[in-house]
Amino acid sequence: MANETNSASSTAAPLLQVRGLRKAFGAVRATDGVDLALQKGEIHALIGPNGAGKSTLIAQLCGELQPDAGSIVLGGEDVTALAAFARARKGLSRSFQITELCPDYTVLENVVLSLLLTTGRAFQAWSNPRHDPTLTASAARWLGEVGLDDRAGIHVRDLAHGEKRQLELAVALARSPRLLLLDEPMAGMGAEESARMTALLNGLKRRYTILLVEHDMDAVFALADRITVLVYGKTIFTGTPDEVRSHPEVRAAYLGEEAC
Ligand SMILES: Nc1ncnc2c1ncn2[C@@H]1O[C@H](COP(=O)(O)OP(=O)(O)OP(=O)(O)O)[C@@H](O)[C@H]1O
Repeated sequence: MANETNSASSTAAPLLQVRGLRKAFGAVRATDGVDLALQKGEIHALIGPNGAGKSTLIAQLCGELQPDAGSIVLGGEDVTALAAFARARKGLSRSFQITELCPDYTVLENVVLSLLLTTGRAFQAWSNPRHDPTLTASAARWLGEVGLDDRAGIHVRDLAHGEKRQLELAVALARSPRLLLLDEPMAGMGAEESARMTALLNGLKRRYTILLVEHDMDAVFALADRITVLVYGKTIFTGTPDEVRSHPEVRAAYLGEEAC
């Protein structure tokens, strides 16, 4: 299948430019020459069937996996050889790994911890973060952004699944990311929780640049400015939701008639 890019894509220098990214696991080419460009302020969804290479691509973008070949350029700087923590410092923030949350700390404390780690002050100040009014006020603002202001004092272990995901978003936002990698934010959610997360992400539109990997097609088509379709490790099409919906190869490869 041909690799295409629609004519609607901006001519401005992209915030993220991925070229020819490859990663093989033995004989499996998980990413097989992936090209991807994200414009500042867009929500760009990455979709594809199970095993298409989405998680492998995200892992390469955030530095958890070193690619076999290809390049990753963020804001004009080649970050391909940088370790994950160095990329995070440059504003590449991955979210939706529930393991990152501290279950025995409160909701507010988890965001305070994220702020401390971002500023490099963790070891000086973490002993009693409640007493730092600047940090707690800032953390409270991030909780407001994700609709968790009334849960600030609750321990994370007592949150519902959807609330944990909202908190993960607050933790990621507190790092002031230039590019937010959202890995299946709706995973494990019911319809109501998904709708709430979709509304939250919609509220971030234009203020953040987001790469969204998600199987929930209602959410993808509601949120994305552009969508890239990955099949067998290759990007087969990038376009607007309408263009993706009507693209015959995409329909055949992934969406199926019910999504179109
Ligand atoms: N660590 C690994 N070792 C061996 N094979 C792997 C490894 N990680 C991924 N793969 C293989 O690479 C291919 C791409 O997997 P990947 O998890 O990136 O796909 P995906 O699009 O994220 O799938 P899903 O939607 O099911 O999460 C699959 O064939 C998978 O089995």
